[in-house]
Amino acid sequence: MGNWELSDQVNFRSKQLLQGGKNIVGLMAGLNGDPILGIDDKIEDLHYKNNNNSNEVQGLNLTLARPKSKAILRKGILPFLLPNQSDDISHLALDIGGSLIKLIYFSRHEDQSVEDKRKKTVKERLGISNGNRRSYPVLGGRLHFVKFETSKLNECLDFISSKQLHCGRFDSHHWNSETPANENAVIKATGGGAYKFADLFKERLGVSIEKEDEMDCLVAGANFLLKAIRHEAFTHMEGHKEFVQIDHNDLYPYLLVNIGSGVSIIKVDGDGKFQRVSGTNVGGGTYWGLGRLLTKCNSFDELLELSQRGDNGTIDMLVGDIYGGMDYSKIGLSASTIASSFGKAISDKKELEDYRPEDISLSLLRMISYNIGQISYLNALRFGLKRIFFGGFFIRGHAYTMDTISFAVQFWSQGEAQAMFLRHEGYLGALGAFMSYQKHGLDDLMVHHLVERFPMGAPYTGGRIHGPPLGDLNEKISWMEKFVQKGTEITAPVPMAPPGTTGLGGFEVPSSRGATLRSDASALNVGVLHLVPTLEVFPLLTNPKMYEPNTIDLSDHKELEYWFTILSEHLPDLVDKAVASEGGIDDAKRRGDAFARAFSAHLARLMEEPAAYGNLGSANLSLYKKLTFRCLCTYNLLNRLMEEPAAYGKLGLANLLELREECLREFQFHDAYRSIKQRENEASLAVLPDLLLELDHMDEETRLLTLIEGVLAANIFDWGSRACVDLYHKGTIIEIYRMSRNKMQRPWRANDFDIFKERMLGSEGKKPKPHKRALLFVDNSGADVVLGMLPLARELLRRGTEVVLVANSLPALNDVTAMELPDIVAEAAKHCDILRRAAEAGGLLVDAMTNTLDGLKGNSSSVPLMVVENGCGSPCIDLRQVSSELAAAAKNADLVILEGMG
Ligand SMILES: Nc1ncnc2c1ncn2[C@@H]1O[C@H](COP(=O)(O)OP(=O)(O)O)[C@@H](O)[C@H]1O
Ligand SMILES: CC(C)(COP(=O)(O)O)[C@@H](O)C(=O)NCCC(=O)O
Ligand SMILES: [Mn+2]
Repeated sequence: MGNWELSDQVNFRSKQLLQGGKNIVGLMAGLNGDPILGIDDKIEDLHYKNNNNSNEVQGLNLTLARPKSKAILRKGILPFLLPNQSDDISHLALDIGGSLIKLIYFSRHEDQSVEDKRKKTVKERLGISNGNRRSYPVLGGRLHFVKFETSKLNECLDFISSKQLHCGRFDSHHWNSETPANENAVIKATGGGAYKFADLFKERLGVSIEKEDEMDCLVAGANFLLKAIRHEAFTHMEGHKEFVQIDHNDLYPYLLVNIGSGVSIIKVDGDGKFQRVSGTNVGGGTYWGLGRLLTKCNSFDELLELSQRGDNGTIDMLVGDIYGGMDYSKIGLSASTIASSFGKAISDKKELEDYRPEDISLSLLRMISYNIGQISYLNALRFGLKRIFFGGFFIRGHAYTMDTISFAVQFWSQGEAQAMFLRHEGYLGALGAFMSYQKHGLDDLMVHHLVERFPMGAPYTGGRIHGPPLGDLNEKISWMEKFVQKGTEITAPVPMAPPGTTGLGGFEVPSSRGATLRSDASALNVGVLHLVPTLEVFPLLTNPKMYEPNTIDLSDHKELEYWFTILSEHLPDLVDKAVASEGGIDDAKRRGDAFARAFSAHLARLMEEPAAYGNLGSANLSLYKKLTFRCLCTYNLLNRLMEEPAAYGKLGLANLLELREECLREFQFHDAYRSIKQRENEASLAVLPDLLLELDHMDEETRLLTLIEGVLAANIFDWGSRACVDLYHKGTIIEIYRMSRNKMQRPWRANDFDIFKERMLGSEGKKPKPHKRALLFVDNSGADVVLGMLPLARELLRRGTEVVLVANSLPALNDVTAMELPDIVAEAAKHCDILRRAAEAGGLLVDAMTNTLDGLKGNSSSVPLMVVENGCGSPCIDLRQVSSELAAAAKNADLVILEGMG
């Protein structure tokens, strides 16, 4: 037990920091960024030292439940981690516009990767220079996107304050949450409000606003998004959304049209190279302001919702109204084209009350969207630009708005120019402000460093803030419980009906199949962005640009139906397993319930509008076998989906499966299949010696074929697979395995065994050189890895090939993880000299085998067997985003064996 007293020189930046009181769970860092106390440190006692004549606290006494020698206390200003923060939140930037405040903040995960001795040895063997995080300019963590109405600035300030977002900081060189904030803390902000509200920020939060130019920020944000986020941009024509893959080398020049309160039109020629070429005062503020006056609506969303039931023909003067129902075809105008917005109101003897608010809203929306589209086109024409990207929250992911703008651009340019929209539409300025903290940090990030995730609340709120921020797990669960009713609301379909065009120059009114607008459609297009600077593109991909991890397109309704049914049906079973994995206690049941609600909400939301989740690619065939689950029906939802046109873009199963794993993790189910995996590993390890004996009695050629058949056979041991579960009732693992192996007779669908055999064994008496290094991607636990892949690894090792076993970083279904694998190998090595020597040479046995290894140390002539993590936490691997360890290991590999993992 140690007892320290901090120096009197310790300062506290904000009185709010003290509110943590005894509940403070950790002090993160000292002056030099050295950790002082971790969140795991138990505070036995704490009290503040006050200056007699002021309330200002000057120091504190701490008693910690750990030895003094472990900690160094330094003088410094200590950023606190309050109990309601689950993360160490490090930074924040704002865009305070005429209508909305956009806030982006970064939270850093505690680094959970355990650098044990084993992992270090493997890294050394692979020649990875201590994969040091500090060599990356940006720390891993998450970017969150939040918005508030500017008129409710106080809510925003409360949010910042409750999450203590203004405490972490960048220093001049590093993005470093461990650097203490100083008394002159600054927040980067852009937009007019950065000027208007600077004093208020100083007063309320004690921070200064560092102003960043709005246009600079818009451009920086747009460039970043277009380069770093996969499928950021999409087209939207006649109700059909399609993601566009932007070629980074062919991005400039383009026209950026930001539709906020007003509209800025910017020609972008490169990073930081741009010119604001035009603008218009008829923008989002105009629609919302004028719309409110004319319809008495209380919110923007209400106004937009009204438009969906509107018929603008009652107010707008159409060409047909002027031409007696006829087209004016000579100049290309159909009778239904709007000749004059609101034009009918001049001749009618009607007052405002005589018009339906629905019609007024639609008329206004069309007038403004069309006008902006037209001005944008004219500017594109002026500078010969073909691509126009639209941003700003006026768009709000609203199908009809986008269709109208697209139509205008298409119509006036006669198809020459194209309107594109951005998923993070409203956050361009805020992102730019965020990036301005450090010019060589965020903007160096590339697509493969970013992983997009949709947190549990997304289907309900679309990422909007309702009430105080959710802090701990318990709050999350309560929130799920509270919102369970809301869950039914989200199944209401979003009106996405394509407006039919009527020949030249006009639309019909949007058909109104749904009456309500989802709480916030646009925000759901924005997940939380995980920054993972250690991820890399797998270096052996021949053509990363062409690589597509998903193999089946779910826009095929049959596929879609199949997968949604499977996932919904499996949910109760998964919850049972998850709860059991945590000992079945009440707390686990409650979490299980909340997980089920959250994931069902995601499923329901996805079925409504798959494209809401951005690009979800397509599904994966190998998962058919993986997910043959029990029945429970969600046909009502499916039926609705079947009714909707395939206008929602693509939907991918791999991403959906990952979302499910993430959702489990969110409710702290870190490994639902833990005990199942253990049981199967043990059962398989028990029969491994028999199998190895059998193999060793075969001649080389038979053995090689048997090994490959064995890999195929063992891959059926796949949890969740109905067939697999049934099999378990029919015999022991080794019996099932042998039986399955016998069924794996050639010819196979892909049947290149002879080529492989020749490469391995040679022909006409010539012995080929063994492979230098083989990467073996392993799948599942139990028989799959132990009876399938390990014997194959052993065969390669026997031939003098280095073997790297590649496994998942995080648990997903019953997939073995890189953390679990060394123990399995160690156990297997007890029965096999080849594996033992190789595992020892590879540094895998450092602590697992110390007893059995006595006397066997130091056989340096063995080729090593190693384990690396793949960087993935999903049942399907995406080779565009793998761990840096795997990327390093791949560089010397001349054989890659992929088994399972999609
Ligand atoms: N919830 C909302 N409240 C107010 N306006 C909204 C909302 N959602 C979308 N909008 C539209 O977005 C516009 C603001 O867009 P934004 O890009 O944030 O501009 P600004 O920077 O001027 O605030 C509003 O004028 C309105 O047309
Ligand atoms: C003044 C502004 C840059 C402010 O940005 P906003 O808050 O609208 O996002 C913008 O409203 C604008 O470009 N207005 C159009 C002014 C014009 O060029 O006519
Ligand atoms: Mn703005």
